[in-house]
Amino acid sequence: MQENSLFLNQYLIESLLGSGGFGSVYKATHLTTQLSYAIKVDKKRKGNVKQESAFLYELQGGEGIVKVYEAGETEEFTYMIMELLGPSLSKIQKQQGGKFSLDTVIPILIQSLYRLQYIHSFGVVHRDLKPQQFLVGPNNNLYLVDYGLARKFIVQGTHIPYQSNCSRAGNSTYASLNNHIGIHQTRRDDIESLAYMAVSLMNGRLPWQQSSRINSSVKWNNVYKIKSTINLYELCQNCPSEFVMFIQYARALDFHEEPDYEYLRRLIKGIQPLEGVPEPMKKSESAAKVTNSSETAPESAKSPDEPPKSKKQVVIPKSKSYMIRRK
Ligand SMILES: Nc1ncnc2c1ncn2[C@@H]1O[C@H](COP(=O)(O)OP(=O)(O)OP(=O)(O)O)[C@@H](O)[C@H]1O
Repeated sequence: MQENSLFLNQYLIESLLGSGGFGSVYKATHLTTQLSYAIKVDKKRKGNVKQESAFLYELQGGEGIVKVYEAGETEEFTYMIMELLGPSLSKIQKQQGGKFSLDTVIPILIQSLYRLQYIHSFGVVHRDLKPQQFLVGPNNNLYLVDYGLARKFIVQGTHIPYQSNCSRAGNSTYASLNNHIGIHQTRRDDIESLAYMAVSLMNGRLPWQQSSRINSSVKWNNVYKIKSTINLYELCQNCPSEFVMFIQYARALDFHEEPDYEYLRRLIKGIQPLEGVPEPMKKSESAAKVTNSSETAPESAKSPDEPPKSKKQVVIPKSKSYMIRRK
């Protein structure tokens, strides 16, 4: 769509907010009300935006779920008119020199776990988590967007059966190991992707990150080689040891298993400040401030303070030198 063109005779297209594999998102103003909106269009009419709006209609009303006002089709596009949100974590991260402090990452992870718990409670897995999909919205809340690759893992009340030989979906950088090897994605894969996101928010990048934008099979294979063999302490350098536990926990989840979101939130909340982060730098990140609120959690999230299932408990060797903490 062209800037300054009219969409549906009602919305003035102002600028492109972002585009990706499934569509383009524009900032637009409604001519009568002068209110701003985000409009996602799927030019090729592959049906992704239509499917995404169906997922979003189901998820409406949840904290951190973008409001959808209208979805439909024109001769050229399938479209969805949404609430206009702020910048993505990846954009803020770039603006701030490429890395977030622990003070910023902790509330991001806690809120992200609530988002995943919420969408999973509707039987939906996102399957394409990355910092670009988390947008800052009203009250500094984190919104999880882009359900173009989302799928149901509960169908007619039953968890889908284990399935291998599936095509890989999402992005190779944050993909779970099981996604790499073609196992159908379920809740555990979103959790593993979030764990890799935690490391990349802290360190600015992941060791297997490739500059090529092409999502080729060679790229997926190269990423897998590193991801599946790297020592987790090496991967989580400069991060708290809890990040290692987070990844280990995610990788140990079973195909059908419901993640213990509350255990993960407690793990993250329990992180002590890392040594050597200057206070002024932390304060300068206020633009990326995401509230660490005990926002409304779904009932199922409010589980008692039970320990994680014992088989999942991970013992981290205490001698690792980079587990630096403020005394
Ligand atoms: N409601 C919104 N308000 C403001 N910006 C938005 C909104 N929705 C999406 N965007 C912006 O547009 C970008 C692309 O949106 P989205 O991820 O939904 O499209 P996509 O084509 O599926 O992208 P990709 O293929 O990269 O995942 C987002 O990263 C974000 O910057």
